[in-house]
Amino acid sequence: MAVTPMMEQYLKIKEKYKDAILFFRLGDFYEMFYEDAEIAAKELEIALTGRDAGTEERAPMAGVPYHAADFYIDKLIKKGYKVAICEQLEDPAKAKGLVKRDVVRIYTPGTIINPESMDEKTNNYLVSVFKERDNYGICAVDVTTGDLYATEIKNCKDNKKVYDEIIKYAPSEIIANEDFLKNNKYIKIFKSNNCAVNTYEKKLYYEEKSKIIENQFNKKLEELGIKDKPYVVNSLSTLFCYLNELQKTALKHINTLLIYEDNSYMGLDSNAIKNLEILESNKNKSKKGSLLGVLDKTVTPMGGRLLKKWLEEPLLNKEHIDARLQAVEELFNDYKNRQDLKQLLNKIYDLERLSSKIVYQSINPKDFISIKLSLQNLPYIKEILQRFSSRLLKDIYEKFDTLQDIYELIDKSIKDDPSTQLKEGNIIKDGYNETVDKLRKASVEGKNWIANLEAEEREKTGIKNLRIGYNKVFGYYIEVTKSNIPQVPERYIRKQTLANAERYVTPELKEIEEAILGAEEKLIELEYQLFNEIREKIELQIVRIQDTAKYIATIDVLISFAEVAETNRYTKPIVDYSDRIVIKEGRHPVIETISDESFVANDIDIGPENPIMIITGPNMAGKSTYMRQVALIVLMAQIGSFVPASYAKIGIVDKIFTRVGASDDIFAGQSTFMVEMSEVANILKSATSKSLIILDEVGRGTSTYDGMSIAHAVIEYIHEKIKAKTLFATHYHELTKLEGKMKGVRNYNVSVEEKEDDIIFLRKIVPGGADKSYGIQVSKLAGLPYSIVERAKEILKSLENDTVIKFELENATQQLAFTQIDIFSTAKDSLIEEIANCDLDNMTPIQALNYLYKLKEKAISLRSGV
Ligand SMILES: Nc1ncnc2c1ncn2[C@@H]1O[C@H](COP(=O)(O)OP(=O)(O)OP(=O)(O)O)[C@@H](O)[C@H]1O
Repeated sequence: MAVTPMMEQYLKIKEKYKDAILFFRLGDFYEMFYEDAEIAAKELEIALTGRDAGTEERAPMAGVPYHAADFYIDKLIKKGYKVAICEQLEDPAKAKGLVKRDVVRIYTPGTIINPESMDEKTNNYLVSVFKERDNYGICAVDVTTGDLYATEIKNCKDNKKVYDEIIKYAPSEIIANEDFLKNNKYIKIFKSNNCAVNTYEKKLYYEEKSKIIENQFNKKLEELGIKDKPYVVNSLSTLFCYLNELQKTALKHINTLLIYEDNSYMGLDSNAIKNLEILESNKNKSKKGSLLGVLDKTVTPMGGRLLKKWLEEPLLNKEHIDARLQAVEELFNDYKNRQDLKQLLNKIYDLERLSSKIVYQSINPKDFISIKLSLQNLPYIKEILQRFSSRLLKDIYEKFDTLQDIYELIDKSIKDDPSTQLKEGNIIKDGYNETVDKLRKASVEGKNWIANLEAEEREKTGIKNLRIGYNKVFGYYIEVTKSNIPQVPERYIRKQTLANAERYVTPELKEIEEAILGAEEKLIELEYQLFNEIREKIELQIVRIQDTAKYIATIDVLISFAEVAETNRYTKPIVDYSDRIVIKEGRHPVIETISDESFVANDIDIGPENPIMIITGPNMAGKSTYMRQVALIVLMAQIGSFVPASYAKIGIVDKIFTRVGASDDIFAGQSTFMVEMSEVANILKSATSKSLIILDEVGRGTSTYDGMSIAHAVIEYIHEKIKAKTLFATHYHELTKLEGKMKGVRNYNVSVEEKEDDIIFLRKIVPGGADKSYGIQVSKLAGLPYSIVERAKEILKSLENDTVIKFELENATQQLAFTQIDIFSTAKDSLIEEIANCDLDNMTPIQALNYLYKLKEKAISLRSGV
């Protein structure tokens, strides 16, 4: 096959962008070379149009229509591919020879900027990591909103800490230096979370790197607060190099760098975020059933994204927390103004993403109308804000820029219902530009002339059904049906013969046509040019729009807190630095909204003299719920939300740690027990006396005595060395003996009532250890066959004097019951049958005990599908 000049051009460009799928613009189509097209077709499970496939010239290509391209590009990026967009750089009509083409932009998962394809309340972060020895610079940017954060972690031997810092952003793409990627077991987890991870390094001098950053912000490193942060400088300059390489344009909307330290916010690692179900429920991985789901009543996408950020970054400073709480209180008490504000916010579009579209030049005239409709509400918002007196709302009022100059510019220049396409005209309002008005008039008048001419020609020729039409090939023509041809005058020039008619032109018609089409062409060109001028004018004001968007987001979240507080009967917490947590009638914010039974509120009072609570009680009693609710109430207070309690005084907590249940076995080859122990080790290493630790059944993953000893030692260590506030739920009743031995340890249990053979969960936390674990009763509830329950009771009785065996037996029965719940649901018939047919009656207590253990093991292996 002959290689045409265009193919040659294609191959040259493709050579430069080998790792990307190249979308090569050819008129109204984007063409893909067959290898790319095959990948695309496979990934998207579609047959590409295969336009012109088979003709010699374009045989190896397949194309997608220009207007549908976004759809394909989005899908490919989300699958982790890079897509390079190659445009025609000159007008094909005016080009001499082959049209100049080049790649104008590259999309990757972290740089996707088509906001329509994204969840509006979710950010899309690209993270850049730089590692040198044990030091890390991490920065994260969302190019769709311009948000940029950076931090430095020094002398860190623990990859988990770096992982936690990055995963917080749920990035869609990570770029990092070789050093970071080498032997890093967490990369696998990032990848499994649909995140593209790639090496990207720039060998530049430090001065050059500094310059890149200074140029971007137009500020010195000192002013940016990163003069003494070399690792941030490294990761940030790499990030900008990467973005410039991809976007090939300055990213003017990335204006603010938010630097934070290890101790800027409450420490919440990935385990805590997951175990406390802060952003999504563990059951169905959705927002519903999570704290975010309960608190999110925001009405703007910007508010939704900010709320998420606040949840991940609870505050540590009393003054800042109080500022939010007071604002929420004021909004809570002022229903009328809150509702009015909310109604106005409801009309505001995603100003952050629209701003990015301005910078990326992907904004269309309709988007400007969205901006205008948003800005139109700002003066009213400001007016309502004036009525509030809390510090934060007052501060927002004072700084709130209503952007009326931008509103006016759009209002006078852009039509209210413009076309979405830039090259179709119908953008600029009448009266904005004299030439536009004139051209428009000429084009309208031209159409009148045509109508007049038609009437005139009918009259002159006497052909009643003569008509003037238009098509793209011949332009305007006069059409006469076959029967009237004899009446056609000589001056008509025949252009086309149809089955029933002939088409003609006249010099006069051609003259009018030129005037109309010339005006239309000029008009479209001028409207396009004016549109770009308006865009450029607004682009200069992007920082102001972004600032206003941030205030709107803040107001939205505060209103959301006030509304949820009202609906769910929350109270304003008191925060201080007392190190004490006192909660009266606290509730679990999520379970109270989804549970069928009415929620039983519980108290807590822990502080420096009594920091450790050992909580016992049967399975299903409510231990985990109680511990989580304490952590969630503390977290809610520190993000500035009211809390589900009748009273709460929260001594500000620096970090929350959780070790709950069997966590996901994230690394193949690590047992549940290994994961559990490494998590505990990490907690003991990082917690301070200001931390809150939630430990749920630590030690459960190994044999009873080992587990109990580990649990005992852990409590001892926290008590003596860390002195952190700790809630420790356990089935090891032996641990309750620690209360007398260690000053700061108190026993509590979740009370139950025994009624003959059954137990009733009272869900109330009361002082003292549980006297027994009611494993047998719970197993009955769970559906363990009657004969086993009865026999277990007998064995228990005969073992009454042997406390160790009694304890073991309880434990085994109980754990079996626990697994049983899942087994039934997964209908493992064989095991159920075995349980039903087992003959415990003829076993000695020890045999029975062993048998129960074996059953448990089998059940567990069935449950985990081993
Ligand atoms: N205070 C409460 N009021 C009402 N219902 C509650 C309360 N606490 C817990 N529950 C209900 O009981 C269920 C079990 O609670 P939870 O998981 O906390 O028990 P647990 O004691 O930790 O059990 P296990 O030891 O088996 O893990 C919860 O899912 C919830 O529906």
